[in-house]
Amino acid sequence: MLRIHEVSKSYGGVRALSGVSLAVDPGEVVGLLGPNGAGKSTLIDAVAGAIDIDHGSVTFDGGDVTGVPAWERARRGVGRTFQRIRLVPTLSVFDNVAMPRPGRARDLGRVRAVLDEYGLTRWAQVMARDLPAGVQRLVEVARVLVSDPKLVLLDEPLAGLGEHEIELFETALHRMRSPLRSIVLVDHNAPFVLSVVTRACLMVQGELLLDGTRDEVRNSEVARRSYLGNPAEETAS
Ligand SMILES: Nc1ncnc2c1ncn2[C@@H]1O[C@H](COP(=O)(O)OP(=O)(O)OP(=O)(O)O)[C@@H](O)[C@H]1O
Repeated sequence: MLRIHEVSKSYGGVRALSGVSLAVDPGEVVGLLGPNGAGKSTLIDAVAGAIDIDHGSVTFDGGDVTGVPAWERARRGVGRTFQRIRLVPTLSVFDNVAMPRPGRARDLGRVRAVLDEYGLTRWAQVMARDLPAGVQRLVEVARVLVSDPKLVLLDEPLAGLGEHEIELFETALHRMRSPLRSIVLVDHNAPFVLSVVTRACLMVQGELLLDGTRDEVRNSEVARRSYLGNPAEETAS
């Protein structure tokens, strides 16, 4: 579904991505972990077409999309959410989800179905700015899923959510899983990420250092040292 090959991106002197390669198959949920500034959001931007990369290529659904604009990637089936929620605050939940997309006919029946599926029907007429943070996140997810994307990129979806809201998000994540869809999840809540993904990657300073099963990442020395911490040491100190 997605093949990132040797992608590099620098901002001035900062090397945000350094020869990153990653392939994601249909049905996979891949977690991207790493400390602040590791390059996770930059990688999401590179796949969504929000930035131009310096080197490398991105292939999606069998076609090379390097250099293809973001709206065209979205039309072909790349959906994403943003670190900062981007709803129109003065529009209702329904209207936010029903917002027209390039190259797609508005299908209000589909909007209703998605709102229903994600437990948002009772919020449909509420203005986005009046929603709790957790519901805003779900609306963002619904807005992405209404066009039935083949690839969903979730950039820090748990930021600012409470425990109950995280549970709601987890339910939504299970719903959006499908054998035909790939999901890439970036978040700092490593225990959550490692509990829901089928595979996890660790990025540090623009490089992808690890790509493995959840247990491989949990038990890896490099992950503990650079990001996850060592529970034994923490308990001892
Ligand atoms: N638009 C930009 N202009 C300049 N530097 C940038 C820009 N975007 C990202 N960077 C830099 O690139 C590096 C990678 O940033 P990125 O946001 O991708 O990391 P991240 O892993 O998503 O971090 P976080 O977990 O804090 O969101 C950082 O050093 C960041 O300061």
